[in-house]
Amino acid sequence: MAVKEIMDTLANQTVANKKLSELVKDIRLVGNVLEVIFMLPDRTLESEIREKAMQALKEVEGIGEVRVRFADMTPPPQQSPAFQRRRLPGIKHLIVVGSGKGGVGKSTVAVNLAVAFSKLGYKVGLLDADIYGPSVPTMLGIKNQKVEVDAFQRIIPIEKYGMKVMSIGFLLPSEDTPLIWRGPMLMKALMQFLFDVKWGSLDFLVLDLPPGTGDVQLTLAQTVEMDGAIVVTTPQDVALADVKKAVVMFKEVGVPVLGVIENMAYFVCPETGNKYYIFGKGRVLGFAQAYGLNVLGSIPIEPEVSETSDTGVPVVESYPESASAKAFLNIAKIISQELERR
Ligand SMILES: Nc1ncnc2c1ncn2[C@@H]1O[C@H](COP(=O)(O)OP(=O)(O)OP(=O)(O)O)[C@@H](O)[C@H]1O
Repeated sequence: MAVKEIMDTLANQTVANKKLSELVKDIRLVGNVLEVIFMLPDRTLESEIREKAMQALKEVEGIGEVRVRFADMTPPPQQSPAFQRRRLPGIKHLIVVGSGKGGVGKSTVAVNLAVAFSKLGYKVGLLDADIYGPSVPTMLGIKNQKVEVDAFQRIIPIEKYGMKVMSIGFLLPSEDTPLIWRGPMLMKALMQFLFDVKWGSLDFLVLDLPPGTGDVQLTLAQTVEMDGAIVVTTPQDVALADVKKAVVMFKEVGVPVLGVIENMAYFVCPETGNKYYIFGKGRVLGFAQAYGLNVLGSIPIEPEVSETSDTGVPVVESYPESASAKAFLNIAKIISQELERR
């Protein structure tokens, strides 16, 4: 189908006295998947534009799937002088990995993505900002390590799998020591992890956030300039309900959401090779489409993923031929291409 046909179809639809064709910023067609990016004059019109466009365009012959996205035209939230966002010096791309719910595999994704970036030849740092449940040291097999400071009192990160790694776990006397700090102390520690660690120059710094939409996420987003957020979810309704909140939070604080990663998407029976969508099929895609987001990839449930998290050799490193490792590498490529394009 021709672009003219698409534009004519959109010209027949109006929202707030404007033809939809006048709001089109970009059109991309890959195979039979059509992606239309609209300028959004007013946030309250988002769902009306999406519904009308999707309804009309799916009638056009040759289009298999319609994705509607919006160019973010809203100015970043007003920042008080106390919350001026700072860019981390020497860091090309700072990306955060978040989730709405706990236990959906956020840390697993953060760790494997970081290793995947490193395998692609990038200089990578990984900051475990999940201060109440730091699992990065275990997942990388460095849980008994302690960090040292240099002559200028700058923390020297631990090096593993070619990455620089920092976690609150390196400061606790033992794995079983709970962190009994109040909010302001926590935030001070996190700021130190960002600004007083000798990260050097990095292509990617990956931040594993705590789950949910709490103080840590908000304060970080208000203090540090972030280049993109990735939201991890499983296909269950309970996880999807909360992931919406995470997406809305990132949008509200002006952090671009790079996309959603579907974890525990399916299981392949080793005996028969049959694929089972244990937590449901297509739900994450449906959610992403409704919010104008990309699904960056789907990670299967694989025993190797959890086994290697426990043994400290992430699946991308230990089983590079597994479906999950390949999915992580592919997602890392997609993200790097997207960020390099900007
Ligand atoms: N695709 C997968 N296949 C098999 N096991 C997985 C997969 N993803 C995660 N797991 C396992 O699920 C458990 C939870 O994962 P993880 O700790 O990464 O979740 P989280 O969202 O970071 O949790 P928290 O909210 O506690 O920070 C771990 O044991 C991990 O090994």
